[in-house]
Amino acid sequence: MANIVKTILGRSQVLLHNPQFSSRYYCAANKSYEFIKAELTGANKKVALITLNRPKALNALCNGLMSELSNALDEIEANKNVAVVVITGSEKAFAAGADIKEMKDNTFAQCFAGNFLNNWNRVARMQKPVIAAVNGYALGGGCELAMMCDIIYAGDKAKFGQPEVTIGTTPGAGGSQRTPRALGKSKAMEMCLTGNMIDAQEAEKAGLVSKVIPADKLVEEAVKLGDKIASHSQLIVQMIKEQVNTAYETPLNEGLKFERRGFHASFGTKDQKEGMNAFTEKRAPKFIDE
Ligand SMILES: CCC/C=C/C(=O)SCCNC(=O)CCNC(=O)[C@H](O)C(C)(C)COP(=O)([O-])OP(=O)([O-])OC[C@H]1O[C@@H](n2cnc3c(N)ncnc32)[C@H](O)[C@@H]1OP(=O)([O-])[O-]
Repeated sequence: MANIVKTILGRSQVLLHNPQFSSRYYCAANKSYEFIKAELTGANKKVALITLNRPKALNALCNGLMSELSNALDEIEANKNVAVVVITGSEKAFAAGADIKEMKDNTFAQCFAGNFLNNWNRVARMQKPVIAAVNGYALGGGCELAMMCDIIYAGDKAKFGQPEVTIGTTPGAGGSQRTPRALGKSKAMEMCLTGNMIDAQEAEKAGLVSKVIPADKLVEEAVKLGDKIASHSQLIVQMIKEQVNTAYETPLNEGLKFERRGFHASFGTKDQKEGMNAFTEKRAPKFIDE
């Protein structure tokens, strides 16, 4: 009989672990996770930690893994008890890219008709904040997946790269678009045109990652960051995430207008009243995400 070992996603969505299947994780919807692990963690169990779990292939992002990740994120998005997501891999690899062995014989017609990569941007579409905790290799699709997240923390041995050019293809999940925004044109061009990797320290200096942390403390620190974000009003947090993302999509004056409207709208929330009253009453706020 399956034992409940970790609670994820609250109420009806309880993550079960069946000892008969050592690396398989189950949730109540009977979805089996073969390529990822998911658990609720953090001080108040408001942080969903997703671990990419294909160690023999350095977490190469096969279709099965990406589809499990997308399903798990759908559940997390719908669960009011979860405030923040942390995505991590192993100490050796966050993810060494899309699965080359799986896709190598694809034809253009198959890619086009099957809308290959259609579900890859689920991470970028999350309303809840997503933190990437990157140890080891984040290459190709792995680097792209990290860049879809809102904040990247890197272990001190992490390496980032877009090596698609070395295997006769191009970035396909944002590598050529997000690296220039994150690193500037020259460094992005160098990475994408040579396939050379940059290390964690260089990535931090260039602004791709916000903090470099000793590898064995990385996930703990990312979860602490998640806890800090989860301590605020989730309604307001998600509005701010939308505002910051708007900076990438619009000219400055449009972005500023969007931000101003968000600020105005915050005065229609109970959490704004609570936050400002708590400040004047010199007490900690109790947010209700409304
Ligand atoms: C999505 C949009 C577009 C994106 C495109 C891409 O991402 S293109 C991809 C861009 N990424 C790249 O081009 C990076 C490709 N990877 C590498 O260059 C090297 O693996 C390494 C430098 C990361 C580590 O070297 P190392 O000597 O420490 O380790 P090792 O090499 O011995 O690997 C261990 C096992 O993992 C396997 N495996 C690893 N990666 C993949 C993969 N992507 N796929 C499948 N399998 C992969 C590897 O075959 C081996 O399995 P085996 O043979 O034992 O059954």
